[in-house]
Amino acid sequence: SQYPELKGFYHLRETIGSGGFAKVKLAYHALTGEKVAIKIMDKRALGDDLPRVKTEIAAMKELCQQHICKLFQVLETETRFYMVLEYCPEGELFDYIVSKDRLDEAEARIFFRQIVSAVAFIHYKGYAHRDLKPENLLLDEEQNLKLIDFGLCAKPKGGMENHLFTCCGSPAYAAPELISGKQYLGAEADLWSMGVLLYALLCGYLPFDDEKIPSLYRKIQSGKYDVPDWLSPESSILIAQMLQVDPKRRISIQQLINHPWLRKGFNIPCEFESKYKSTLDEDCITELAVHYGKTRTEMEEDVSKWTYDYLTASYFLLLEKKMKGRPVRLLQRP
Ligand SMILES: COc1cccc(Nc2ncc(-c3ccc(C(=O)NCC(=O)Nc4ccccc4)cc3)c(OCC3CCNCC3)n2)c1
Repeated sequence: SQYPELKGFYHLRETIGSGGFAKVKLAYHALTGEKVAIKIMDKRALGDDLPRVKTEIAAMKELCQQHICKLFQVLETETRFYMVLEYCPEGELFDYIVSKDRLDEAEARIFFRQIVSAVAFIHYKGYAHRDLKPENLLLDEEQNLKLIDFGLCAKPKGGMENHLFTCCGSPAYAAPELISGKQYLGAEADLWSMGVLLYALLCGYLPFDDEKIPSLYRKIQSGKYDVPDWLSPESSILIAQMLQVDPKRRISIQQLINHPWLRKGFNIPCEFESKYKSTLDEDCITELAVHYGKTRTEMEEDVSKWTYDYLTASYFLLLEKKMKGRPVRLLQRP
């Protein structure tokens, strides 16, 4: 087969996405039968962008949070990287907004709280995403949002080289300071992109749009956008606080978490701590120990190494099965 390293471990199905140097295929994890997304990257096509994959993998191992798409396994061969990732069965938020034309405030608030939770967690861990847009927000089977970074754009938070031109995707969500080539802080640029996202959720179209890139840039740098009459005063105020051209006047993530618009109907700030437990799940360990003919203690030691090999993937996917109320069973038993 074309991907011999996956044989026996994953059953590959159709391609569900392809970007510059990455192709994503739907697959089944053989031992649990759970669906996964496998991102396949060709080392030659990556060229000197290879270090970005290492950064991405290191970031994903740290970014275990309920609204960030999970990494289960990493495989490296001479010519390829494979990342086995959480599959989101309901697809992109982008398609959901298009299907509904636009969302009402209550539904937009539920989604936006989940976006803020994911971004606050990434910033708390010292990263910035830098490519926040509805195509990078996927829906799981409970209509919860999972943030992904399809284009390898996430970077440590400090000022970074302006890579937008190498990064894929339209600049419609990019902050003014980012597109004017100035030094900028990734975290501040993320807040602007979230403002564009919230506008897209509530309006069903973009605040700054134009077929020609130069006039799109002028609109973004003007910071002027249309406020449709269906937007409530509170929504327009929050959007205005995020779409501040001057990054120093822009709302911060700490202020956003506690913002009255986000608290409406919830009365609690956005929680962004990870809901993943640090202790190992006994049922999953037992099932794995039986399968591999090891004692529970041996299996706990092996899983605790978090080598992101097939065992790590099998543990995480068994845990997913349990969290979804499915039997904690591996499909093949000795
Ligand atoms: C219903 O049919 C459908 C229809 C469409 C999709 C699905 N499902 C479905 N599930 C899972 C994926 C996926 C997950 C993670 C990554 C990734 O690259 N992670 C790396 C990552 O997230 N780093 C990172 C995150 C946060 C901070 C720092 C680093 C890549 C792809 C997917 O892809 C399809 C593409 C298509 C083009 N637009 C983007 C999604 N699609 C299902």
